[in-house]
Amino acid sequence: MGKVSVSLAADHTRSDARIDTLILAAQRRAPVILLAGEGYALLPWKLGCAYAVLGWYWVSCTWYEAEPCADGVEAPEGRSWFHRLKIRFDWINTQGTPWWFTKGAPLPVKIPISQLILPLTPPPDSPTPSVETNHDGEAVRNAVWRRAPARNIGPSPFDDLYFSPLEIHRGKRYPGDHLLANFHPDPPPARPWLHAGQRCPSCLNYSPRLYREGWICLVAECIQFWLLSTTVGLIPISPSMKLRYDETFLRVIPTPYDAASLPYNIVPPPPSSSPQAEGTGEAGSRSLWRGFVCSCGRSNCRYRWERLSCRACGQHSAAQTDSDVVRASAIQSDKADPLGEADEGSPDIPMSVRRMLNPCATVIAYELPQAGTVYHVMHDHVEFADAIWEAYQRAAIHTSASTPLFQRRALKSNTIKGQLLSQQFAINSGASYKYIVETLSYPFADSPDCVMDALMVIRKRVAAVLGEAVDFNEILSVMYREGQKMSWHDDGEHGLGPVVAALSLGSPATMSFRPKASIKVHRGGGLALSGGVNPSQPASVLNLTLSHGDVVIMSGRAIQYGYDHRVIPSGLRVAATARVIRASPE
Ligand SMILES: O=C(O)CCC(=O)C(=O)O
Ligand SMILES: [Fe+2]
Repeated sequence: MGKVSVSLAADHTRSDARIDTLILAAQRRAPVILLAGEGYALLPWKLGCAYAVLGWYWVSCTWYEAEPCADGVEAPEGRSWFHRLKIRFDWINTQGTPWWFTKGAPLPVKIPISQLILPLTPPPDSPTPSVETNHDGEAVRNAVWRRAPARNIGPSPFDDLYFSPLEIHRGKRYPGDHLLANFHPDPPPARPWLHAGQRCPSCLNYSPRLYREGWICLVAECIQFWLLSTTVGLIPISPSMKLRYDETFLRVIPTPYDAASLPYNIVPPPPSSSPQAEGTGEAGSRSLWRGFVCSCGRSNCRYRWERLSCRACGQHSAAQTDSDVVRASAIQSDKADPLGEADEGSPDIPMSVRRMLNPCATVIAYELPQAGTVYHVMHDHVEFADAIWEAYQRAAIHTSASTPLFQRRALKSNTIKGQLLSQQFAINSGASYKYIVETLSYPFADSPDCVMDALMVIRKRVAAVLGEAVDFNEILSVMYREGQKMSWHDDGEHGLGPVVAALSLGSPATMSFRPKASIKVHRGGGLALSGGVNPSQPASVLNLTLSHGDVVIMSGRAIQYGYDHRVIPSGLRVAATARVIRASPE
């Protein structure tokens, strides 16, 4: 019921996976998660970020309305309007009071507070819905398909009629409401607007009463579709007419049993005031980067590494302490056999192996066709890395309260409304690296020692492997917590030098390379983030397992133009990536 600001270019039909999923969710009473985007008209306060997760809802009603075709848009044959699917979502009562509900805030509709949360007694054999947390539209649709049909839909045509008016017109006739009790030993919750509905004198189908202005036939094939039934007869609904939902339609209805058992709770537990208790000593934990609702009532992203901080009211929790530092001895150290990776191989990528003596390391060189060479340096001994690893964590913990070092930064390439943060916590040092995230840059002299130590290691290894010194003037330090990753991207940037090199610390990670879908002429403009689920994207051609202390060197500017890379860590991890960036004349 938020503002509709986009007009249709075609009918909403079930051939669209998103529409089909929502109708399936209605028929199967699959719980769905709703997000509120920045600028959502009905939120009582400004969100301040791209979106917030509102909670679990069930689809209590779907119907179609007529939307006039906008100027210049090709209309369907024989009519001048499109069919727009409308959906009513109801809060699932088992979640208690919605976290976003602010006492005293004006509600868009007049609902007595006593009705907001209705008691619910689940039946003894509550089914467990299987809904997957997958962003892929098809996968979500399949998950909803696999869900057993809602139990109390049964053989009655009632729910067909109620859920999707467009689909009921198949020559069937439906019994009146008074017969429903016989069909439902366990009847669905009362939907008052349904009882205020009526049968259409033209098509004989029943449509619920949605609008105060009058009853409307919602059967799209009917000649009376979307005409307002008034005491003076049927009148067209002009685009400028503001229809208001009927009070009965806005009444809260209890959650049916089928929708009430949720796959998992999505509302994070309230943050603890003690960070140690919060993370139970696991500095890498997923719980340490999820959003939270401050005691002031506002939702927040976790943007700082070391503490919770509310952007609305300024309150923050105590910072982590040295006891939260994960020692090098505690990280997974069962290093893979350096040559195992090469043996398993990437059949299309020629590679060669050599030993380095000072320090002792195995170096595998992979030739990316027409692009350059990726060197994977695996040290025999990694004590040098242990100190840098622990120092990074201490630097992140003992940061300034006002300008925290390691933060999740605003993504530049974000195309959605509102601010979206990168997953990882990062700082940039030296020349500014503006490609991936808006990272403010610290001069080398003001950067923590760990950053300069990492840079020194990288410079030495690059000189040893390539036989020439590279004068890196920029280093991006990225800290990953459990579940964070860096999706497909390239490092291409105005003035980028041919060599990019990174030191890995902490948990192992998989770094993959894949050719770009089409090798484009590099415009040097905004970042071409090519991540996401796209079956037309080529598969990765090279996968490296980066362990604690490993160094990766990408040598050849064309690697950034011809290939994307991605890094998926297995847990708490730090990566320091050094580049040469010359000022561009922009
Ligand atoms: O995490 C890593 O090892 C590399 C990160 C990366 O690709 C980047 O900073 O551009
Ligand atoms: Fe990168």
